[in-house]
Amino acid sequence: LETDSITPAFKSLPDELCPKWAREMHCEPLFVADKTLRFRDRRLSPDCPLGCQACSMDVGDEIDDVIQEYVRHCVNLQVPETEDVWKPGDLDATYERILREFPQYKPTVLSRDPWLVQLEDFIKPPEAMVMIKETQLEVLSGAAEAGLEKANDAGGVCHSTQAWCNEGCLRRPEMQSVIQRVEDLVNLPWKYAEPIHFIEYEPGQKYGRHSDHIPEEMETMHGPRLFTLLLYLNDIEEDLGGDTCFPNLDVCIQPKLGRAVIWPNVLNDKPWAAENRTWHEANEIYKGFKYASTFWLHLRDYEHAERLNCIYTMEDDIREELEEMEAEKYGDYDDDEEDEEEEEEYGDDEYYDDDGYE
Ligand SMILES: O=C(O)CCC(=O)C(=O)O
Ligand SMILES: [Fe+2]
Repeated sequence: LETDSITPAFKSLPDELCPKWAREMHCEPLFVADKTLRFRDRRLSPDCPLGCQACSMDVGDEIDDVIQEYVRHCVNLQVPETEDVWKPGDLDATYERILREFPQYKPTVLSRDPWLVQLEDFIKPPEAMVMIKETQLEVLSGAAEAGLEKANDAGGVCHSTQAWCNEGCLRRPEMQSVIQRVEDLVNLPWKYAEPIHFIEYEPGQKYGRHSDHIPEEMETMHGPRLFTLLLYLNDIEEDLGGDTCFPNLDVCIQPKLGRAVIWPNVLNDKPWAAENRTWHEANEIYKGFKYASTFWLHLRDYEHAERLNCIYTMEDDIREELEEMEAEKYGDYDDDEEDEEEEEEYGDDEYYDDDGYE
């Protein structure tokens, strides 16, 4: 497989959207679709060349072609990076290993089937401070996302502010130490990780009941999130709320600086299928702020998928926008000259009819 063979699909994005993306999204996002042909959005690094150059290439303007290309290149690939890192049984082995090899974190088994393990002193106060600061910086810079008002696909209503550890954040030595510790804990290299997620809850905020397993991700190159490692970055007194509860397991956990909880989002026998018993919610915090961070590692190489821009991404509204553009282009011919030019260049249907796609 040649990586280069991936890029043309993305070079065929309509140029018209480029300035808008660049303006609104800092030239970070890129069009990709999952197997179910839905577009999703995700923040890419600010200097992601593919993300920005993709639209400057004028190869074609058929959305379907872009999708077809994507499916061909991203979904049906068979390379080592797209192999499952967990085979059946590896989930249990991971948790057994955590209990066996990390007594320094004083692991407590809150549940064994499914696993729910609590660790203490997993991060140090200076590391937590850096993570809180990075969260606040993201909030101040406007890069953070205010809580969703509506329930997401997985059920939860998140009334909180969500941020991601950006490149500067990742370079902090404290973050590097934390990352190293996570790799050791779960015995997986960082390439399986999606960007580190930060959450800030202010008084009155909570996160409704939900699962961290996103069903659509099963079809993507990087696959679903194997587990969630939730880190609490500050102490919260018990009567002030903010605890994380697992209704099916009848367990709640109080935030405490350095405390971590790890639970599976997939099944031991089928490490791609949803573990529905670990649905959880974060109760409202009544006073002060709650800071937490979640680490999600995936079934297949996330960095590889990211490099090839085969990430499950793009909001449906961007897709809608594209469709509207298509409608404008082929529906009413306001911009006659441009359209005709393009028709001459690409509109020869016979070419496709006679020869198929290849
Ligand atoms: O803040 C919490 O306690 C839970 C956060 C959470 O469930 C998530 O980020 O998915
Ligand atoms: Fe969650």
